[in-house]
Amino acid sequence: MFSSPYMWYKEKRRRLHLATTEAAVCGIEEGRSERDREKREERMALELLLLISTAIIAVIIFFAFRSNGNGDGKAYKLPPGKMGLPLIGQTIAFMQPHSSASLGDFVDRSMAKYGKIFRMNLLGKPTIVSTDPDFNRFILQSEGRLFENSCPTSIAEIMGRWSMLALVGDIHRELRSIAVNFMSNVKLRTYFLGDIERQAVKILDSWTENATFSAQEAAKKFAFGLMVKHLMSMDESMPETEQLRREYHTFMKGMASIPLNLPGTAYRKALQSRAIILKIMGQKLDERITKIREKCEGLEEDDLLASVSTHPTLTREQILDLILSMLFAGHETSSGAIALAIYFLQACPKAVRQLREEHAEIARLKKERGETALTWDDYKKMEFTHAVINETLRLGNIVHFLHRKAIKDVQYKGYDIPCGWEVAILVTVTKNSNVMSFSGGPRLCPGAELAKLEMAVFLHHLVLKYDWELAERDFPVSFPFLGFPKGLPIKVRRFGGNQVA
Ligand code: HEM
Repeated sequence: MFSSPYMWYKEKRRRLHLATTEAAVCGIEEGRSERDREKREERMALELLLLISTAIIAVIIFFAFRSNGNGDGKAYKLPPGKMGLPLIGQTIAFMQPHSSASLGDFVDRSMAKYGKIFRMNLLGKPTIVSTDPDFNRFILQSEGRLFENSCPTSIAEIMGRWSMLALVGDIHRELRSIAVNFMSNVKLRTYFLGDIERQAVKILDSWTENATFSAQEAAKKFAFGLMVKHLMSMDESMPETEQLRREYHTFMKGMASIPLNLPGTAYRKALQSRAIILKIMGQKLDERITKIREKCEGLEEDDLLASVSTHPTLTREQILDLILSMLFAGHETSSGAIALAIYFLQACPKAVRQLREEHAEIARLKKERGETALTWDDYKKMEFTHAVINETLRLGNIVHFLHRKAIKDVQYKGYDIPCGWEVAILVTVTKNSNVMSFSGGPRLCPGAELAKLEMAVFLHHLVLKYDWELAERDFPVSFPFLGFPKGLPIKVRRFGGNQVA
């Protein structure tokens, strides 16, 4: 058949080539139709997805429209504004961090467009934003009658469902009376004052001259130390105090994050930290209960945990949530206020001089009387200091806004606030900010006097011991909590080598 082995080899290669080519062509054809099918399926899936998403969006818009207050047949005259995207609305724009001395771009723009009262969608809920001081006061005074406290679900989840900051009604009143009693004027004089001074001196004496350090951290350490001491008799010598501080730090990061309970998120970590914090507090509570049962001597009767551990109606869960909310409320705010005072004063040498004169005079008179520790009378004499504190609170805007909810249809200045709508009160805007920095009405901050006492005593020792300056430019920022992006780095110089303890 073949004239030579070479011809046989050539023919075999030709056939092989043909076969491969045919197979390849068929393969391509098959592959092509396979891909076409896949593409068709992809297209169908995409169309289906589009259809479902459109349906979902339509449902959301429908419900959002209904919840605008028009769905129940009533014709409300709502304040002007836009509801924005479904679910998130304008939350991101509203929550943008901004200088604490301002209201933020979003609110400024909305006010310019709509006036002092406008509507928006905040955290997925129809919300009236009030930047009207009279309306703000009216809302706060009407707590329980027309409006009531409304805590975002994510904050309530992290702070605990029994947190005072989230509660309303009888249980809130009961817990609040415990807080008010814990920080009564008598307790401030007899119990807090001495300790505040000891802790302030300790922190200030630890400052190293010419070194750069975070004034915000120092203020936090001071306020945290004070709170854990008075809430649970914990101090720095105890290993669990450091653990509590670490966990609290993670807890706070989660409070300020997007509330996504997914692995690795700051929110999930905060919930885990909350569990550890409650465990530590729970152990402290058990210690109190055992001591009370065994009628031990030396029971720290004045710490809050001991005084509530025998409460006839409070559950364990309620006690622990109370202690956690007190730690949060009493530590973040007053440390922010002290950091703000340090910040504002460094820019105003005249005020520092006047402060120093006031405190040097108090210290001189004490020396003459042979006294060392500050007394309540000394505190009352700090007139200029009180003006500095009030101005710091007015300018600093520690708490930017408060959440409330209308529990009845309310009319105000020709507008309707439908029952069930949220209200965001911007406490930052007010005619007399000193009152509004601590809120107003039945939920007025029960720690206001304690915070002022902490600030006054800290300032007394600060101005007598140090001059200070910013080591780097920094400024106070709002949202979600007040803070200095760089931690307020300062450098200190011992004032005239003079130490007044
Ligand atoms: C400069 C420091 C402080 C500022 C600016 C401040 C401000 C506020 C504000 C605006 C509220 C919200 C009230 C409302 O919802 O209407 C509040 C509540 C509260 N604050 Fe303060 N606070 C400060 C210090 C403290 C301190 C030192 C404590 C001590 C533990 C404390 C304990 C509380 C508690 C327990 C509540 C909840 C009151 C309630 O729900 O009835 N605060 N504070």
